[in-house]
Amino acid sequence: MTAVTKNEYYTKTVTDYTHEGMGVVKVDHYPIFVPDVLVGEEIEVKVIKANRKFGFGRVKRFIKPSANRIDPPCPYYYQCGGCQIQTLNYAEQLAFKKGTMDKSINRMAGLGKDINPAVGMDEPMYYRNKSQIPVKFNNGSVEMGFYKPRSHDIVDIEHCLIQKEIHNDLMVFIKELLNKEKVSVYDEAMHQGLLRHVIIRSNNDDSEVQVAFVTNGRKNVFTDINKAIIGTFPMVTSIVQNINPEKTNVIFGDRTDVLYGEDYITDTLLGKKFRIRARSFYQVNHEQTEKLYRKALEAADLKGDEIIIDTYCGIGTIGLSATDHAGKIIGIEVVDSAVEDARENARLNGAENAEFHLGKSEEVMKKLVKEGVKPDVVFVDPPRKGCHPEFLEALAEVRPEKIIYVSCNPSTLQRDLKYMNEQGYDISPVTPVDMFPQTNHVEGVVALELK
Ligand SMILES: C[S@@+](CC[C@H](N)C(=O)[O-])C[C@H]1O[C@@H](n2cnc3c(N)ncnc32)[C@H](O)[C@@H]1O
Repeated sequence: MTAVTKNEYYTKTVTDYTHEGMGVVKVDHYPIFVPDVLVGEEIEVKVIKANRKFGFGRVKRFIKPSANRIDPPCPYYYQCGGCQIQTLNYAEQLAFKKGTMDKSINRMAGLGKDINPAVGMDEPMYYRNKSQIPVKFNNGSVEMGFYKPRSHDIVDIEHCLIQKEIHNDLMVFIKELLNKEKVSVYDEAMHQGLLRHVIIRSNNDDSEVQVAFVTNGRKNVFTDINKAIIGTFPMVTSIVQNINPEKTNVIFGDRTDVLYGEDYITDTLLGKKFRIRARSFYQVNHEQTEKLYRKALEAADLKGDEIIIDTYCGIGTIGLSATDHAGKIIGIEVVDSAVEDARENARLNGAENAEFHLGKSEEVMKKLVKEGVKPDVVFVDPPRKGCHPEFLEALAEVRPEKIIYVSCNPSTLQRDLKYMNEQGYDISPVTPVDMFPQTNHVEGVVALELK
């Protein structure tokens, strides 16, 4: 292999994307990863780091730019770590997401399956219904924004193109108030100071908005701030203070106090109502969640009497969307507040055929199998690390006719699909659904059927 070294220049054509959305150029077989370049572009690249098996480069000159290249619409794009692929037009972003899924399913797992085109948004901006905004004190004032790539330094932001407009308005308003009230801000290095994060979450039509202050301690300094928020934003129906005194990257602590209104907001998905509390997971893109769930329900093709297990169920959204077409729904979720929400959501939607179990999927599933529960269909929607091996073993033992797997990480998806394929399941073509436009995150849904 050619010895590539730091500070060398090469002229090359970009042949592929990495999972992170960087372009790949090759010097002989040695890959160099370059951010913000598109497949097909001829570039001059400077090597900035050369490891033994791969390197990193920076583009110095575009010799032949791609027709799919656009100027990033966000002025913070090159500083902020929130978005990674804004230089790709939307058609190219969707092609990148389909390609990433294809590489996982076919190149890594060797499953030899078609990948459907990625389902995109009509307008791929202003979609995030949840903003987790870190707060820092810098140069004499409070900064709020998002982290720089691979760092806990903040880019102070006035307007984010992927969070909903109401979140931008509230973010700027709250920052002004924090400065005016001289609120003590958390210093990560010293593990001192009060306010760590501001979390804003809204329902689809912005008729209910929740503001959560995450603090390093129980002191409530928000009375005047809350009055100002409610006076200007009547759609804020819930303000809570979550206490997280731990030295950790995990945002929420265990305790949440209500400062104003309810401790939840409600939203509607596919005609069902859902109550959501601060610590409960809820999909961040409403339009795409409805498309994703429709695909999942279509793939399940329910007849009306099936026993369904909805694992990693959050507040019960997938299972409860299926209740009108199923005999029984059994949900499993590890976060206590989400299970409480799920039970309340079953009641809100008159779903008497739904029950929810608090616990780890891998443990509850084994217990249910032991008790003789025999599901016809299992919905699986794990976090990025994918399914626990013991959960998959229990699934293979109970052998449901169908498994519908919703995934936010193609690399763990391919691992789990490969295992279930070996256990006797046929894998259908995967459909990527673009839940996170402008970012390198890839979500998908796939059906597994007993051979
Ligand atoms: C990607 S979310 C999906 C939630 C839900 N299906 C939805 O569409 O909103 C994954 C969920 O799995 C839960 N979770 C994480 N690890 C778990 C485990 N070992 N057992 C059960 N639930 C788990 C998380 O709390 C989260 O609610």
